[in-house]
Amino acid sequence: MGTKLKIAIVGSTGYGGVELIRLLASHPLAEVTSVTSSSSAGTPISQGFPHLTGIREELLDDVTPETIKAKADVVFLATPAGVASKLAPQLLEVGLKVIDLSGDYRLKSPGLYEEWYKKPAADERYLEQAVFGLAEVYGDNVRDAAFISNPGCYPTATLLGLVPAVKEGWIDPSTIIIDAKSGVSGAGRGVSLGYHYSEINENLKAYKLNKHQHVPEIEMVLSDAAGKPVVTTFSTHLVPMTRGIMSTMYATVLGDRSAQDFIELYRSYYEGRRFVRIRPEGELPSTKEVWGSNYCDIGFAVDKRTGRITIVSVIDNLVKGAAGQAIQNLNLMMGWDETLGLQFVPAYP
Ligand SMILES: NC(=O)C1=CN([C@@H]2O[C@H](COP(=O)(O)OP(=O)(O)OC[C@H]3O[C@@H](n4cnc5c(N)ncnc54)[C@H](OP(=O)(O)O)[C@@H]3O)[C@@H](O)[C@H]2O)C=CC1
Ligand SMILES: CC(=O)N[C@@H](CCC(=O)OP(=O)(O)O)C(=O)O
Repeated sequence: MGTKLKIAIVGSTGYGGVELIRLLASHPLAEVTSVTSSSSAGTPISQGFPHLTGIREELLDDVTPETIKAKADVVFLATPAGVASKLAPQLLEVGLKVIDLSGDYRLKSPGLYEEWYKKPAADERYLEQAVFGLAEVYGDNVRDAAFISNPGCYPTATLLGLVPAVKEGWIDPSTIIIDAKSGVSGAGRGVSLGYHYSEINENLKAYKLNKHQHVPEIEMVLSDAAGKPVVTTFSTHLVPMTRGIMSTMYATVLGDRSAQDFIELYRSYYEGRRFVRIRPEGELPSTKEVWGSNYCDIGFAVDKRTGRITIVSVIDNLVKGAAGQAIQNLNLMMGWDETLGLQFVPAYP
């Protein structure tokens, strides 16, 4: 116990934070030593989360940099947009390493953040320091970083499904359309009318069309992969399930390429990366096949008639889309095997 890396979680009473608690409970080299709350410090975490009874009974700490520094080496921020922009610099200044799960440090342009998030951007000096941790694409940058910005849930599923084809010039980036669907836990634990059971159950809703805050994040990485500016159509939908994201992506294929060609390209791009599984020809993944796990599963269908490819990519939004990828980034940051503490099988059915 004593030699493990000490971890603090800010936002531990939210869905991302409590998922970090669940996953870190079985990490061989890291342990959670402080769970904090800005609204209920001094009460036991198991009070709000009875599933933690007998596992984590300690009282929630205040969100104070000095208190956190006294107990931990690394801090995960699982807080709403607009919190890390102020808090992360204070935590870095006291010598903590920081992994931020929010969108506050993903976009390097403050103007772009303010346009899409409608909030004041973080200080540019810290924006420059934060490494964008899309682990299978930018993992080399994460090694030895002190400050990581974890990607969004939708961008993770979407970009893992698009980057190899865009990078190789096998699809025309100007034709990409992304049709994405998420379970309700993607919206966090806070309650509002739009997430009420009777509004969600037996319903399928499109939302934030052409306004979603993940549009510039997706375009940032696609532009990097294409080597030129890329703009995309990205449509999001709420599905009556708790966990899971499916991104279905359409694009025009450049050259004469079959689904099998794409499968081989992706298997080669992700070679050695345990958390991306490329499905064999004719097999498309579903969200239940990655539920509760850190996997991203990807399948392909090429339509010779239209010249278009359909790419289907699925993740669990709380694991690969949030807490799992954040721990994968912790592993990379520490120079450990990226799979440590994440080697569990999806819960099925
Ligand atoms: N849910 C998901 O699938 C994903 C979420 N994310 C991102 O991760 C972050 C957390 O999301 P999620 O867990 O769903 O959100 P939740 O709303 O479930 O939880 C957020 C937590 O942040 C804490 N908080 C709120 N304000 C402050 C503050 N001023 N200072 C410190 N803590 C504060 C609250 O706890 P308390 O009141 O106890 O302090 C709250 O429980 C968000 O930025 C989200 O966009 C990213 C990928 C996927
Ligand atoms: C279902 C649902 O509402 N999902 C949220 C995902 C929010 C999120 O994860 O936001 P950041 O990655 O920007 O922090 C949404 O669409 O806004």
